[in-house]
Amino acid sequence: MSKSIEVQDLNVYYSDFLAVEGVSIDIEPRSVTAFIGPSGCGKSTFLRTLNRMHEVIPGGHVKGRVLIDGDDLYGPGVDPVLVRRHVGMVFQRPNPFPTMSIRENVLAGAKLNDKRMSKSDADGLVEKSLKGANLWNEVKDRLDKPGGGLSGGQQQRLCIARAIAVSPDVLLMDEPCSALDPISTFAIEELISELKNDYTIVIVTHNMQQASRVSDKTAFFNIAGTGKPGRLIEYNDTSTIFTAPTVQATEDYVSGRFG
Ligand SMILES: Nc1ncnc2c1ncn2[C@@H]1O[C@H](COP(=O)(O)OP(=O)(O)OP(=O)(O)O)[C@@H](O)[C@H]1O
Repeated sequence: MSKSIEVQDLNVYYSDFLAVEGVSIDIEPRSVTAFIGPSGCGKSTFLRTLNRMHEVIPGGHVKGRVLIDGDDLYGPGVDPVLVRRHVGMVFQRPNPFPTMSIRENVLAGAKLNDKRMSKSDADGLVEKSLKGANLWNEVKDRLDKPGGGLSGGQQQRLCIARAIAVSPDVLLMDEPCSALDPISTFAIEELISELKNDYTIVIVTHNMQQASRVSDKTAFFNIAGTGKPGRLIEYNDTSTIFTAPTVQATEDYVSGRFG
C-alpha cells in the first residue's frame, strides 16, 4: 500500500509560465508531509503534479521526474487515470456527489475499478472505508441517504472514505480543513494521524499549528515576487522547521512575520 515519492528537479508550467522551479524532495512511506508557504508559491500546483492532476488544466505540464516507489509517474505509456487511482486526492471543499447516497459515494471510484463487485463485497468495502474515515458510526443507519445531507466535516470524511475505498498508495490533501469548523478539523487531523499507518500522506496547509500537529516532515515553499516561480526553500523534520530552521525566510514565515 504505502509508497515512497521521489521528486527530481521538477519544473511545473502553465503553458509557458514557470509556476514552480527545481523541486527535489524525497517523501517516505507511512509518513505525513506538510507543504507550507505564502499564497501563490506553488504548493497546490506542485501537489497536483504528484498525481498528474495539473494535466487537467490546459497547458499544465512538467519537466523533471516523479518516482513512486521507483516507478516514473511520467514514463511513456503511463495512464494518468490509473495514476490517480493509486495516488488519491482530497480537496479543499468537500465534493461528494450530492444526490448520490452515502453508500454510492463511497463506492464511486471503486466501482470504476471493479464493475462486477458483489453486493456483499460492496457492503464490506463501504463499512471498511467508512470505518477507516471515522464516519461509520455516524452514518451506518442512513447509508442510502444522499451524501449532500451530511455536515461539511462529515462530507469531507465521506470524501476521504471514497478516496481510500480504491486502496491508494498515496493520499494528497489540499487544505482539507479550510472549509471546516474547529471540531471537524480536529476529527480530520485525528484521522490523518491514523491513516498514516497505511498511506503516504501529503497535505497542503495554511495553518501552522495544523502542520506542526499532524506532520512528520515539513516543506517550506516561497516565491521571490509576482511572476517569479515558487521554489522549495527548506525541507526537514517538522520539529526542526518550527524550532530551528536553517533559512531565515523559513523562520520569518513560521513565526508569522510574513505570508
Ligand atoms: N490554472 C492556472 N493557470 C495559470 N496559472 C495558474 C493556475 N493555477 C495556479 N496558477 C499560478 O501558479 C502559481 C502557483 O499557484 P498555486 O495555486 O499553486 O499556489 P499556492 O501556493 O497553492 O497558493 P494558495 O496558498 O493561495 O492556494 C501562481 O502564480 C498562480 O497564479
